[in-house]
Amino acid sequence: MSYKRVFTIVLDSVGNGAAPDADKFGDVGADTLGHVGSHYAGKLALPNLAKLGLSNTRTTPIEGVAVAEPALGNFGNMNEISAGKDSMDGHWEMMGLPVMKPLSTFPDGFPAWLIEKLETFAGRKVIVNKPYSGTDVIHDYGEHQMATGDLIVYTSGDSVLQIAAHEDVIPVEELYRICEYARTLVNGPEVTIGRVIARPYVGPDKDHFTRTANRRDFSLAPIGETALDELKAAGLDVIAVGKTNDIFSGQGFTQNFHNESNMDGMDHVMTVLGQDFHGFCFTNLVDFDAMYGHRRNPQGFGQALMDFDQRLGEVLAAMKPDDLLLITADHGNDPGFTGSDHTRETVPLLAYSPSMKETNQSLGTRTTFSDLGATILENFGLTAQRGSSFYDAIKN
Ligand SMILES: O=P(O)(O)O[C@H]1O[C@H](CO)[C@@H](O)[C@H]1O
Ligand SMILES: [Mn+2]
Ligand SMILES: [Mn+2]
Repeated sequence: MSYKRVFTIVLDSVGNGAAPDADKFGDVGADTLGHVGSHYAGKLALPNLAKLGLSNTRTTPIEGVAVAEPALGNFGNMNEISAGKDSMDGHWEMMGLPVMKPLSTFPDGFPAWLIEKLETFAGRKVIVNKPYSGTDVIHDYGEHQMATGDLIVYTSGDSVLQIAAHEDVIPVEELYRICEYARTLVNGPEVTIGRVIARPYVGPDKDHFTRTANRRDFSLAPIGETALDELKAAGLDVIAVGKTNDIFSGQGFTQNFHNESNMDGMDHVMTVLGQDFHGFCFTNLVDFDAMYGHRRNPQGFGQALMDFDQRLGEVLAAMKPDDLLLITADHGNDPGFTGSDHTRETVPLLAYSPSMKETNQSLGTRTTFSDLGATILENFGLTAQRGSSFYDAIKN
């Protein structure tokens, strides 16, 4: 019998060691989970992830996370074939749509024509216009923005155009309108940017600015059909929790929950678990990435994993026999690595259901994230355009 409800939780940026092609990205030696384990001061306790086999996925276990003997579910890894190592590439590839052509990046800032158009539309001057850390940029330019109303535009190693705006100076709705306009300028063919991201923040001065949960991602619309579209067309429920909805421009979803934080996201997962539905719930928990990975903060990263693990215990207890849970990540963001960008990593894959026939099996290292979507489609009797399903190994 197939699973009635499939839950995928993407732990944003929780990589499991340098990918085979990490050299092409300057990421040899990156290992998000390994370095969180070795840099965390104190004891990293992840009992639920451990039970599912998190350390079983590795040749060297994560410090503090015992190898489960036996694991409650099935475990493995996945490699990415997309050209980039951003959230969009990762999630799209999971849903059968890898991004094979690199999207535009701007190590020297955005071109003058784009900036001019933005300034004209917004009636505001653009400042910064270069790669920057999002927390540093508001620290360094936020007070200037408060005094002038200028737009803080910045980027990173990813294909992103980010606009930071103090909520009292540029109201969130205005910021969203500017981002929507920016989106129309970067849909290709000349310039194709993965995401325009609104980055609102609040606070009285540079030492007290904090970014708010009003962040919004305006993604490129999927350039083809995804597994989500197929599921929806088949009449199934397709539920987004967190930024998955933004990442697919809402395409393929039938219901959507916006997350304020990882814990809020887990509240939503529990709400969805309490709903009677038939289909797929696709959750992203972004705090690991935004608050700790890019900030190179292994302590915070470890704490966030522990907080997640605790809530995972509630999920496991609430799951029904015909529920399937798949836990994975979309890329790495090693807090023990140089720089402040994502890292090209293999990602962990944990599959669990209370009714799984075979447990403690290795699912191996999948050659594309699309194997995840292929598995979900096969579960619902649908055919994948891409990826090889591991449904046979995990069916109930
Ligand atoms: O430094 P902040 O603003 O968190 O931005 C980071 O967040 C973006 C999306 O994950 C990345 O491309 C990186 O630029
Ligand atoms: Mn991500
Ligand atoms: Mn990120």
